[in-house]
Amino acid sequence: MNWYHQACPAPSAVHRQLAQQRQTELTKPLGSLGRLEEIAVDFAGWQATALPELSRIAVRVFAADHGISRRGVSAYPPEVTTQMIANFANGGAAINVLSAAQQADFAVVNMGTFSAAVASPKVYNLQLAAGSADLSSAPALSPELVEACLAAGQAQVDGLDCQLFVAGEMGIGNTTAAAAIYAAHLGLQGIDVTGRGTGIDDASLAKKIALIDQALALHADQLDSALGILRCLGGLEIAAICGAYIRCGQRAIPVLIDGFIASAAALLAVDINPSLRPWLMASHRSSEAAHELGLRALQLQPLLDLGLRLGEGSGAMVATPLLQSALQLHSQMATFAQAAISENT
Ligand SMILES: Cc1cc2ncn([C@H]3O[C@H](COP(=O)(O)O)[C@@H](O)[C@H]3O)c2cc1C
Ligand SMILES: O=C(O)c1cccnc1
Repeated sequence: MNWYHQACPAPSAVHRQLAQQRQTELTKPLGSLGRLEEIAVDFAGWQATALPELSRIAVRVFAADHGISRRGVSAYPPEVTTQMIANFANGGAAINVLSAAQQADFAVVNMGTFSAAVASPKVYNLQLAAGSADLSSAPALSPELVEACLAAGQAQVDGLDCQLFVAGEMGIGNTTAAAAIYAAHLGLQGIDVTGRGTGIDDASLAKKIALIDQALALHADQLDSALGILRCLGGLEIAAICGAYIRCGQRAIPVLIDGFIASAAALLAVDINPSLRPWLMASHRSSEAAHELGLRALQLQPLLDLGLRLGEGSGAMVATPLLQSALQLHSQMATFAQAAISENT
């Protein structure tokens, strides 16, 4: 048995029950805090305590280049992947701002880019390959590379001390890989899953759809397993996120899934290891239309719908203050007994 098949523990049913009971005792009409009540109960189960708290958040942005990015499927050139790694190292990206605001443990994991590595204490330069292969003409990754990427995600999570994990991604062309994964996993075609990513025009969109259909046809006999899909259609950062998510479940660390690409990794991670599912939450609904199909397959209800289409873990980090509000309400509100207020009759 591979490490990633080992079962994740179940969240504590006893502590979920205790938190549910406390929610009925707080000075508010029953159910009036809606999803915030459910979040508190979920964290109670995850942390195995009736009064959970959230202060230690870890963010890992997994970056990689994609062979398919040379085919004109993005509004930006592939060099932007490495340029953005430098921006992450210098603190200038959206995810830097949001991570700093939450005092999150932030780092970038360079899984493999076309250009030379950016040296920085904030960047782990793994460079397992010079990007992935063009998935429309060859398998994106070798079987050995898939294993190495899954293990790299695992190793990142093994080094963490946190109460919540956020994976971000950076890789020009990775909405093409992610869309192909949705199609293969859900049994759909290019037209059903393809969006404009960084903002491509109609001609590039048509080309992106055609290349995805070409990839689905080329690899058809390899797409009946999550590992086959990851190898043929994935990317180095997508495979690493997949491994990181599975390790989070195994270590009882809840995961806040970011947008469209991170959800592609989550779809495959749950397929590989179904016991991961209770450890997952989704931050937001991306403006990539097919994201909704992935969220539905994962049976996840996103917290926010703000028209976000950035990635990097940014949507997840916008949602974390909401989680903290839910937990503060849960632990700090007075009960009916404490406040001497009459209960529901
Ligand atoms: C400056 C810049 C910063 C980004 N940060 C995240 N992405 C996002 O856009 C890319 C995917 O879109 P596509 O498939 O169309 O290339 C990924 O890198 C994703 O993280 C960015 C893209 C750009 C250009
Ligand atoms: O939803 C996302 O995660 C997304 C969408 C477009 C480009 N990059 C990321």
